[in-house]
Formats: sequence, C-alpha cells, structure tokens
Amino acid sequence: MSELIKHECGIATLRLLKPLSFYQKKYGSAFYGINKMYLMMEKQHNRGQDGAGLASVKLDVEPGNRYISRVRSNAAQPIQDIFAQINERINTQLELNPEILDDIDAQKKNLPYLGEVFLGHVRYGTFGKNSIENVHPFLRQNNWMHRNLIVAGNFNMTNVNELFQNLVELGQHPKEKADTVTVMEKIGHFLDSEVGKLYKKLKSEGYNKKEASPHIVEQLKVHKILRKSSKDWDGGYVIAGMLGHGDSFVLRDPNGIRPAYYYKDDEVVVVASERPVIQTAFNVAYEDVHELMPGEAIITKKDGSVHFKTILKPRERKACSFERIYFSRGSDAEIYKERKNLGRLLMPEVLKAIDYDTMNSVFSYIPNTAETSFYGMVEAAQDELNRQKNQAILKEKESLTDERLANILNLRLRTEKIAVKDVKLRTFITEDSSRDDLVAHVYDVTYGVVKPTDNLVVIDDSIVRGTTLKKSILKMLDRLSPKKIIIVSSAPQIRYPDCYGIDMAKLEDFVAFQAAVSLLKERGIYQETVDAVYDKCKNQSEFASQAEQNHVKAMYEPFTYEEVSDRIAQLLSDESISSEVKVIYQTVDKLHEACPKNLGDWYFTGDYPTQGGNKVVNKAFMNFYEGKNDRAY
Ligand SMILES: NC(=O)CC[C@H](N)C(=O)O
Repeated sequence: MSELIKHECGIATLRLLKPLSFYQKKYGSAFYGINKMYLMMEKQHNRGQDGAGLASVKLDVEPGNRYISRVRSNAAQPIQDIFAQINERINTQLELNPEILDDIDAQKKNLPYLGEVFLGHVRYGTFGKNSIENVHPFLRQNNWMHRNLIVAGNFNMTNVNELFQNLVELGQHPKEKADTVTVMEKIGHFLDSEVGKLYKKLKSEGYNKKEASPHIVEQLKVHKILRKSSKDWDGGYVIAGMLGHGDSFVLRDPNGIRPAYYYKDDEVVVVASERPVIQTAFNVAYEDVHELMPGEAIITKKDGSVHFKTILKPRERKACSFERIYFSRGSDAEIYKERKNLGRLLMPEVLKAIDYDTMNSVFSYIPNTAETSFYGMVEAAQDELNRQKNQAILKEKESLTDERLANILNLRLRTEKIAVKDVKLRTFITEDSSRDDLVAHVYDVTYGVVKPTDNLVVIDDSIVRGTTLKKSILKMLDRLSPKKIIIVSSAPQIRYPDCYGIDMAKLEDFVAFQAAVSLLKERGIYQETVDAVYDKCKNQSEFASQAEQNHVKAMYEPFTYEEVSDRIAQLLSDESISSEVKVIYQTVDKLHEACPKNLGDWYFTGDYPTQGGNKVVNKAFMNFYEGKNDRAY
C-alpha cells in the first residue's frame, strides 16, 4: 500500500510445558521463551508500530515473590525498546548476583520475565490514543493469584462505546477510554464471579480460603468465563489472555474475521496472528501450524493440558481478505500463491487497456507490498506474449528465416523497477499536515527506460485514499512522459469503512467514495441521494441495531464499477499530469477466486458480517453528512 493506513495488531502467546531447566539443557538457555517471543514479535512488526508490549507469568512462585512481569513501549521502535529494557533489567540483576548464573531456580526467583507463560503484542491503534496506557497487554491486578488477568488483542468492536457505557453504569470508572479496558473488564468481571462461585462451592465442601486456592486454579473453567464475556461483543477479534496462576487462552471471533494460528508439541504451545511467524520461530512445517477456528478458543491450563472449546457458535466464515491482499507477510506459502493470483487475474483487463500491445508496455509495481502480485501479473503477461509469438510463427511459417525466428523468440516482456521508495514514511509521520508535505518525496522514479510511445503499467496492492498516488507517484511517473499510465489495484475499490481492526473509519477519506460523490453531483442527483440516505440512516439508528441495513450502498448504485474507476482516475490526476491515466481495480469475484478462504469483503461490498457493521457504516455516513470529523465507532 503506498499510503499510511493503520491496521491490525499482532499477538503472540507462548506456554513452555517443561521446566526452564529443560530448555537450558536442550537449547542452551533458560531464556528460550523470551528469545522466541522476541522472534515472534519481530516477525510481526508489520502488524503494529504504534506500540509493543510483553507480559510473562511464572508458575508456582512462593508468596512474597513477583510472578507477573510486564513491559510496554510506544517509542519509535517499540519492539526493540521493550527487549532492550528486558535485557537491561536481566543483565543488571545478573551483575548484582553473579552466583545465580548457573542456578536456574535462583534465576527464576530473581530475574524478571523469566517465566513459563508469555503474551506479546504489537499495536496499531484503532481506538483511543497512542499513549502508553493504550499499549497492550493490559493488566488487572489482584492479591489472589488466580484473579490476575492480563489481556492483549487484535480486535475492534463495533459496539465499544456501549460496552464502555455498560462499565460506567456498573459504577466502574475506567481511567482511559480504551477498548481493551472494556474487553478486559468484561473478562475480569466473569473471572471474579466464577472464582466467587467456586470458592462458595469449595467452602461448602469444608475447605478454608487458603486450602481453596489451588482447587480454584484446578477447577476454573476458562471457557465458561469467555463464553459469558464475549456474549455482547460485536466485532472482529482475537483476544489473548493469561491468568496470574498460569492458565492462558486465545479466542477468535465467530466469523473468523481476525486471524490466529497455533502450534503445539510436548515442549510448547504457541499462538500467533500469522502462520509463517510460528514456522520460522520454531522451525516447523506449514502442515504443523493450524488455524484456530471461528468462535473457538485454545485454552492451556496451568497443568499444561490444552483444550479447544467452541465459545461462540461459528457464523458464516468471513476472514478478512485484506490480510491476504496486504497485511500479513507474503512469506506464507498460501498467501504468496494468492497474491500472485491476484496479479494474474487482473491481466485480461490490463491487456484490454494496453490494446494487447505488450511490446510497447513497461510493467512495474509499487514497492514493497505489490511485488508478489506483480510477479503474478507478469506471468500472465508472459503467457500473452508467448501466445503472440506462437501466432506470429504460425502465420509466417512459410517465409520464416532464421533471423526472423530469432527476432520473434527474443521478444521479451519489459519489466522494470520504476517507482523507488526513498523514505520509510510510516515509522515517523503521524500527523496529517506534515504527512502531506513529505508524501510527495517518498517515491522517486527510474529514468531512461520508458519511451513516449510506451504504456506504463504499475500495480499497487490497494488504493484507499489515493493520496500518495495523487501527490507523489503519479506526478513522478508522469515525468517519464509515457503514452498512458495504467494503475492497477490488486484489491477492489474500497468503498466502506472497516470496523473490525483496520483504521479506516471515515467515508470521505476513500477515493471511491469521493468518486461516487463527484458522479452524483455531475448527474445532478447528489442532494436528493444524500438526503435520502441520511434519513434512512437516522431513522434506523433510533431503532434496535437488529434491523440495521447498510444504506450507504445507495451512493454507488447508479454507477457501474468501471464508471467509479474512471472517475477515480480523474480525481487522482490533476491538470499537471499530461499522460492519459487509467485505473483498473480487481473485481470482488476475482478477489474471491484468488483468496478462496478469506471471503470477508465488507470494505468492498458493504456486506458486513455483523449487525454492528451496518450501524458503523450508517454512522460514518451521518458523520459525513453532518460534517463531523468523528470516527464511526
Ligand atoms: N489493530 C488492533 O487490533 C487494535 C486493537 C485495539 N482496538 C486498540 O486500539 O488498541
């Protein structure tokens, strides 16, 4: 993606099933767990750069000793920062107590983070500020070990304001308006009540408070707590947590919107947001890493037993297709193939746009994320070229000379690296006005390979706002004076906001929405259309969320897909651009063909898998209509 969109988060959990001494003997270090967490978080740095955090729990610690450690950072390089802090604290302790260097038990007692259960998180915020308090994991502390709760998640709830209000109505006073607090407090509430019930039962069986504790740990039914907590959640989520005594869990939403993968053997239980993260960190095969199913939780009890429980009845599977298009790392075997297919499937449209003139076309891509779909596109272009060669040979077969044949066979597809990314934009520019100014300089261009008679075909993975294209890339490409610039998007038109973990909350930000507005105005039906949509949104929002429909679809209804694409091309190219510009978007059908497992497509189609999604899109429209610069959740 050539522009900055905050999206996703990444989680990583690890449970060491053997004593620390085992890892020291086998792998040479009792810090095995911490090292693996570092790897898993680093391998997911693509999923969150606003902040990072890690928490660990030590099992069976004597009273008077700390058993939960947590570190969080919202510094510029947050993962590096937290591990530098961890390192620093461990090294200081080792320097102060050199006698514990070879004593694992003493190390566990004295060194922070050296536990058996870990929870890591990298954050791109979708709700609340980017303060350190909003960085996961969140901690709910208590003097009873089993009432301590640590939570982190990749999620966004559409009804977070209601959930927050519920807490306030309960008499609680959350310090921050953070969605993770609402999720954690829900789980915490039912954890407390579950513990209370168990204690009552144990008391009636004759146990006193102290004796009851270990039995509570044993009998605590985490799945019951999760079932009750998640009842009212409307959103996309993977919520991970640990309890102070050592139980841990990861729960995935019933539509499977957000991703979660796990691996387990007799040494470790691991969960992460992406499959190849686990493959590389633990050196295991693709087949050994499994997907957590929609509505399912993986629960690892303190005793090491692993349980899979259906927490919520699975609903229609709507795994986020953006994971495949852009978010997840392309090193996943399946995702790599899918991205190539995205490029390949666009080729018929591209060929039409260049009039099958592959010889006078240069093919390129926007670095770094569109590279894989580029390979797919090029393979398809190569097929076309081969077809043309065959045709020429057959046509000329009577008169063909050695030289002519060699000429035909030597025809090659012209693929070049045209756009060059100079600055890492996303790591340091957060505020809109300074971003605009810098955007123009983020891309540069390769001179000398494009002729004025050439078509220049450039693929990007998606076009959300189009700002970088407009302000930087198109202007740069135009300097090469090609006959025609064709911008190809491996994703369909983004028409509706996301509300399940990607920070795309405002309709008017989308270039597709701007195109619809512009077309409606041109046809003279703008005012009546927006008034009608607004009335419907307004009337519905007063009723129960059950009846909601996405009324914003009416904004696009009068136009064909291509009309919207053509208008986008116009909006992106101002009068300073002299080449002809065309924009080709993937169709939703072809997206599904390329990524058959991830059919979640609400940002393209407006078909939200949860009721709350319709509420959000209508609210986003009302904000747009009323001129409010608010987010819709
Ligand atoms: N991208 C995410 O998953 C964000 C998690 C959570 N909503 C936050 O803002 O912190």
